[in-house]
Amino acid sequence: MTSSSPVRVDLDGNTIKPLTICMIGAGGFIGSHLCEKLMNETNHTVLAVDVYNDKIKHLLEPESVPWTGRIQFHRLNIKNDSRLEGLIKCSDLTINLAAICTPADYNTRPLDTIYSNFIDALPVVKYCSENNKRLIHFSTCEVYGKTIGSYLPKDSPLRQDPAYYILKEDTSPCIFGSVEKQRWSYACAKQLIERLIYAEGAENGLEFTIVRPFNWIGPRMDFIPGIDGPSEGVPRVLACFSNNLLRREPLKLVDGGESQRTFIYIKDAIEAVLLMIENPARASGHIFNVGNPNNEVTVRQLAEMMTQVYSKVSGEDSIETPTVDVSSKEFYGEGYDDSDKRIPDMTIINKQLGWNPKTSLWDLLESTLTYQHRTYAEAIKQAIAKPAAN
Ligand SMILES: NC(=O)c1ccc[n+]([C@@H]2O[C@H](COP(=O)([O-])OP(=O)(O)OC[C@H]3O[C@@H](n4cnc5c(N)ncnc54)[C@H](O)[C@@H]3O)[C@@H](O)[C@H]2O)c1
Ligand SMILES: O=c1ccn([C@@H]2O[C@H](COP(=O)(O)OP(=O)(O)O[C@H]3OC[C@](O)(CO)[C@H]3O)[C@@H](O)[C@H]2O)c(=O)[nH]1
Repeated sequence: MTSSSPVRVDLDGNTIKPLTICMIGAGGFIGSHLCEKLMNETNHTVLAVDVYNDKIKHLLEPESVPWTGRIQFHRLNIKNDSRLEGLIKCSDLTINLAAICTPADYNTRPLDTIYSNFIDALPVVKYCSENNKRLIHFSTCEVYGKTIGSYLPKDSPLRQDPAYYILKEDTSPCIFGSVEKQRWSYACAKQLIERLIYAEGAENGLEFTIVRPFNWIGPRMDFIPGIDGPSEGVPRVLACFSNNLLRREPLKLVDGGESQRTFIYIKDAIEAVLLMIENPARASGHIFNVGNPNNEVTVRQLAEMMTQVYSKVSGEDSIETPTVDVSSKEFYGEGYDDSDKRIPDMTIINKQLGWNPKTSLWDLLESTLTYQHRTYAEAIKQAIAKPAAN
């Protein structure tokens, strides 16, 4: 579809008017996929705000693309730029994705993490509320923290009862570790901004939607250390394991790789966000889990599956010792802690938006690792060969 695309209708059959969307953090992983979707399939205009634009360059550069004029990049840091209010004022909707959201930062840069996820988001909420603009704010599944079940004895049969581990937006408690466990600086900051947004809705009528993503993964997630990011950087698990596979190194399993996650393909998740954008009457005032409850694995199982899939897409045999155990202190430093298990309850998003994820873990890893191999394998070979040549 292009700018001459057919009229779009919402879930209730009403015509959707083209919107101007101020998307903060548009240059990141989720932002880049959302921009792509909005350009390819809708007539909405995006004011893309970020400090970087590498991941959306393909949408900005060509002069002849059908969406020319519907996406503008504004390079600004929302910490200290007076242009932000003007951009929010001239938009119908603001989507805030900007954040420090990499676990390696939560316990090593807790101040930056808290500022980024709470303080820097405050003006965005304030400008939306004061100017009667709709806000879609990206929170996280980490606000649930640990499951109730994790506090039961290891052999308790109650651990098998979904009531003790399924995460529900309106009933599950938020269970964080002690303050010394600075891992929770991120979750705590995200929880407080959720509460502030909710209170702005209750007291001042702010029209809001809060999204809690459950491990969205796919192409363009984070960076490959030493190739398009710092050599010593620690990205999220998909990029860590991709980097190990590309370099033919063992995948590092933190604390035995026993934690469990549900992974969702970015393209499935973006469908849910588009439904929120285009169905304000159904999405406003709600907090939505967005994840795939059918794609649960332990991190060890994820490592095994990624090893098999990478072997298939690269045509290379896997190495003799595909995984190695590391302690969380060694890998992330003092103050790391972990969420034990994350399965989203889907009742609210099913009821309000009729949305369900589609892609299996194997399929999403196959398309993502095909992308990683095509994008990075040659650069890694050259980077590895260089020191030997010198
Ligand atoms: N990817 C996931 O699975 C996931 C899970 C839970 C929550 N989230 C939330 O979704 C949002 C987006 O996540 P992502 O995975 O795309 O992360 P990302 O790091 O790829 O994207 C965040 C973007 O925000 C930008 N940004 C940060 N601070 C900024 C500032 N002060 N001014 C301007 N731009 C700034 C960054 O440059 C980056 O491009 C975050 O709020 C994150 O907490 C994501
Ligand atoms: O090399 C590695 C890297 C990580 N692990 C372990 O994998 C689990 C998942 O890690 P990761 O994807 O990096 O992050 P989390 O799921 O813990 O947290 C994210 O979830 C959502 C979000 O809010 C934003 O993306 C973020 O906080 C974990 O158990 C690591 O210890 C590994 O074993 N080896």
